[in-house]
Amino acid sequence: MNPIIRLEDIQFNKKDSMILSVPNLSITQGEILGIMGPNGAGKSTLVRILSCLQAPTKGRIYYKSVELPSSRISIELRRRWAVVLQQTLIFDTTVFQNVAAGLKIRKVPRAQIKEKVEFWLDQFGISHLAKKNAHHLSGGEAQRVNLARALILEPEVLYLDEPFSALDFPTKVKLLKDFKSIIKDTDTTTIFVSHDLTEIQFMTDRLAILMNGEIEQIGLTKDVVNNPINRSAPFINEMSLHIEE
Ligand SMILES: Nc1ncnc2c1ncn2[C@@H]1O[C@H](COP(=O)(O)OP(=O)(O)OP(=O)(O)O)[C@@H](O)[C@H]1O
Repeated sequence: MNPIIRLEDIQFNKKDSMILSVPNLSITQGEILGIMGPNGAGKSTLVRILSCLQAPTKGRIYYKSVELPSSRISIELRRRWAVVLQQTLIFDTTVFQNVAAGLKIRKVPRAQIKEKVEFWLDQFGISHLAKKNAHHLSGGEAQRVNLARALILEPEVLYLDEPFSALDFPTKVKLLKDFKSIIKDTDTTTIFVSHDLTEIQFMTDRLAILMNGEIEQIGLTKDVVNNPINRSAPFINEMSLHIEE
């Protein structure tokens, strides 16, 4: 099967230092790929390059076998993916209007917006909050709004950069379960950056360990976690220790 996204000879340098070097990375339609690594390893840079928020210094990105231009990605193409970050970007209006925002920009008819917003509020268990001002939500509720707002756009690819890290454990567990079943049901290709091994093991099909700007190891999540190699071994062991403590 052709990958939905493929990186070839990607490098990102700043001044004379190499921030990221990825000779090859393919992501398959519908998979959830986890990215883990120490602080400063280049995870966010990789996500920014994959989602075309950052142009690489060199290299090529293919989306469904078509090479993306190095600058000026069309709006139509950008609209095929969505990015969710740790900080929730909530507008000072109701939950309903927050979730509807992207559809309004796309000039979707009102009746359809209503139907879709109601569906996604229900999916994320926040229908009862529809009329509430989104600035008055808890962190977990706000992150549900953020995710509903991304998924309502039916993105082909979803980029998540530590979206759950600010949530307490019970809130996180409930949201992870709901969220995983939604992205599997919708077959949304997902790239998921996290520092949390529990999140990664629960959510992802494959895992890439990024160290000093390079992919040290990539494979099925359970294989990477159970058999870390070279420089990823001390990192994974340290992350596992945190869980057992
Ligand atoms: N535009 C830039 N200019 C200069 N340095 C940069 C730039 N973008 C990233 N860096 C540097 O590249 C390295 C990787 O940054 P990045 O944010 O991708 O790491 P990360 O793995 O996401 O880290 P963290 O886990 O702390 O969020 C860091 O040392 C950062 O300071």
